[in-house]
Amino acid sequence: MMMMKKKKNGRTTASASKRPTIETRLVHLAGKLEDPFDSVAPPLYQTATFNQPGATDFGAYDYSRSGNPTRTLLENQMADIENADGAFAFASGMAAIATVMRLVKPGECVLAGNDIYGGTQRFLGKIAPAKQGLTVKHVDMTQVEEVKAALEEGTKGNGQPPVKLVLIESPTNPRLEVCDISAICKVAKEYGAVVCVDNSIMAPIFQRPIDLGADISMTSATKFIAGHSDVTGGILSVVGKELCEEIYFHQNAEGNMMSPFECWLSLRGLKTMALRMEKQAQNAEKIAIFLAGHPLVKKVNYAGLPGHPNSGIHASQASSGGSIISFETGSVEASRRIVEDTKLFKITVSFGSVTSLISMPCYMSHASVPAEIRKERGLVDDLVRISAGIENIDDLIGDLKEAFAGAEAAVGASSGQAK
Ligand SMILES: Cc1ncc(COP(=O)(O)O)c(C=O)c1O
Ligand SMILES: N[C@@H](CCSC[C@H](N)C(=O)O)C(=O)O
Repeated sequence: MMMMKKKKNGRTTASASKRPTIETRLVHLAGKLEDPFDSVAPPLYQTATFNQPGATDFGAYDYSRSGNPTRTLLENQMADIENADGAFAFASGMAAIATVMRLVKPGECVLAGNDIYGGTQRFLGKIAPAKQGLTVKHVDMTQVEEVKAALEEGTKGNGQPPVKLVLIESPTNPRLEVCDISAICKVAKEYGAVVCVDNSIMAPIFQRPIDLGADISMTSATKFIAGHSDVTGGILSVVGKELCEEIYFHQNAEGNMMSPFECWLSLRGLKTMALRMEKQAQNAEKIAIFLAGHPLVKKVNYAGLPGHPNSGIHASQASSGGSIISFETGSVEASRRIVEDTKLFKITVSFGSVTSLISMPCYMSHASVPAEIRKERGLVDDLVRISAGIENIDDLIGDLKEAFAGAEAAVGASSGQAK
């Protein structure tokens, strides 16, 4: 059933009474600002301060750290697509994660996985314990029983601190491990722990953690939201008034919010996010199939491959395998040759850009994870990570074929083989 919406200029437009899909909602901004000119592109309020109605009256906005209309638009848009009660935009994904860590008090415990982004590991290893007095425990998050056991341990009164926060990545960076988000949320709730899902690899287009029971969904806006490698930012979409208030308090008190221009670029990025991600995922699937059939490749990690150990769980909680793949060759030299010989895949950290990217996590995004921890967790130096862009797939596969041929000629096909 269509309803007619009256516009200021007297013309009428059709609006569906049923809530439109995310793709449509991303193109039509969720919340409009009062705008005398009704601009189609959102206005950029590049200002630090706002004139106040009076000395004792703040007005809607007083200072951009506390709030900015362009940021409000982005935050409302993110809350809308994630079905959250509120969303908060930060200067980076790490600033968003650091804010989540503020929810935990000294003496309490944070539970995280074994395969996680290097920057998160750095925070959990070097800041949370030494500077915030938190206990950090790592478990294999793909095993719900391990999560449950760690939560139980904190209730026994045997000196083990209670788990206040469960930090999930799924799929993980860089090995694309998949955790059962609903099952972990369910068990965490039984123990009164808050669950934050770092959803940077799926973004709310392919996976919506709040719908799966999470309290907080975190996305690095640096990746798919902006999508063009030109923004650093992070979003927390949050459930519950109390939690929203606590997150907002820290955003304002600590001043780690996203700047107006980055918010504006993110809003622009959001409009094409679904389109970009679909194309990137289509490309990634074909790249994963190519890699899985190549003799130089020992192991492929891609959440969309039927051979992925948790492909069933992934399919039940996400609508696509996404566009991030990683693989092992068994030889650092072979991997280095492949990474350096590709021409269309840029050697860079980060992912989610329209441009295809390639990296060696142990030397790049995960270089800050101590070598002994990487070894203990089986994170091998020859791991290569690919972020598929929107280029023509034949060009991408052609480029990879050439790079693989070069690597094969240089080191021999012996490094991989054993599938
Ligand atoms: C999974 C994951 N979470 C969080 C972050 C942090 O995001 P940012 O670089 O925007 O701080 C990154 C990358 O940096 C990431 O890959
Ligand atoms: N030098 C940076 C590395 C950033 S890695 C960014 C991204 N999350 C990725 O996984 O590629 C640092 O030290 O944080």
